[in-house]
Amino acid sequence: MVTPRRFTLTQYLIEQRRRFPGASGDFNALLLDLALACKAIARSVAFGELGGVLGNPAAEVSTAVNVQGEQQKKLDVISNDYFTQMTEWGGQLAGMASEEMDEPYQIPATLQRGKYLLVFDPLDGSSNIDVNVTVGSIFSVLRAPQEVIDSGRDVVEADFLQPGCQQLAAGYALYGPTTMLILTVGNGVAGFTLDPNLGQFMLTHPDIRVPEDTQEFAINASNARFWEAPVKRYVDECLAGKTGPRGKDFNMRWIASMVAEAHRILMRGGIFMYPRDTKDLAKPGRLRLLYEANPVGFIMEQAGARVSTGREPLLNVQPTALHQRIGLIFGSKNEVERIERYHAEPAKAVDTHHPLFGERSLFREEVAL
Ligand SMILES: O=P(O)(O)OC[C@H]1O[C@](O)(COP(=O)(O)O)[C@@H](O)[C@@H]1O
Ligand SMILES: [Mg+2]
Ligand SMILES: [Mg+2]
Repeated sequence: MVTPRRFTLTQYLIEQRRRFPGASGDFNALLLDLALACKAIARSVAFGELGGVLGNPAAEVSTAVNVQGEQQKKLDVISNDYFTQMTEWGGQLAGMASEEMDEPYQIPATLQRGKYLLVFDPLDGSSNIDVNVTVGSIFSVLRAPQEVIDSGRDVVEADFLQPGCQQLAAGYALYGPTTMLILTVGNGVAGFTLDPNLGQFMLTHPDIRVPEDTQEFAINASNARFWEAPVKRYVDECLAGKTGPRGKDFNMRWIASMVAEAHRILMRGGIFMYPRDTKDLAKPGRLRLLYEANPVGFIMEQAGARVSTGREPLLNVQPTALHQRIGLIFGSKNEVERIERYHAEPAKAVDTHHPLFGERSLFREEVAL
């Protein structure tokens, strides 16, 4: 019996590169360095740095607070260091930006600078670390402006402010029961599983497609009182199940690791919402556009899913700041389109007699919309 051929990540990238006969190999080299960073982070997440980080809540918190005002976990900082250290030396990058760094990261002048920009969330869902729930890393590769490439100058915030449709590659690693790497280079989505014996990401999910329909949604329901009317309406209808306007029951999930929710949706469909809300008017959403929403959005679209702010396709949004937040809705196409339709329709008064919004309701509606 012949064992079926299994491709490594390297072999997959060589195959993809055949589409671009003039390619220098820089792009693939960068993606392999990123994969190496993810392997190193997987090890740190699994075992704890020097065995001392996990299972010891005091050790998990660093003293620093990031630009988002969030307390950094030690593993946030360690993961950020892996990303910068594994990718800065190869000569492919003009600069980087990360959730954990206030300003763009400069490739040291002693090293060669290249033509790509890297943006990343080194550890997504890090509030889950101390309870041993799946976390991940998210990254996006953009082309640096030509003038940056030609001059080799330091990068500035404006260089990174490119809409998601201009991404060249996006991926995430998932540190779950197995470590996986999900990648798009603009030609569909492929999933790789880390073989711990070989230390290699092996191609296990060659062409991931998200089903167009679903009966599963994910949203943080504790924010219900801050949601806008179209989102309230959608969730209301899902919860009403068979007896409601949708005529079918829905299931709900919330992990609080966007990367883990994205993975579930890639594997079996579903819809994820962290919509714009009124919780904090200075923050028009929870998730960060450049290094959370856009890369996951690119992956989703390449897998046939739909990605939106509710009001417009997410990948068309012109960023205005490095750490900008955005309302994000993605997943099974027909459900996302439905929510977009709800946003486009004139505002409807919420039915306060509905069990969800009534006096003794699950989500009490206090503001007439
Ligand atoms: O606590 P909440 O509101 O459920 O937030 C969960 C969201 O926050 C995030 O964890 C933010 O990511 P970070 O851990 O990188 O800050 C998302 O992955 C997730 O969807
Ligand atoms: Mg995150
Ligand atoms: Mg993070």
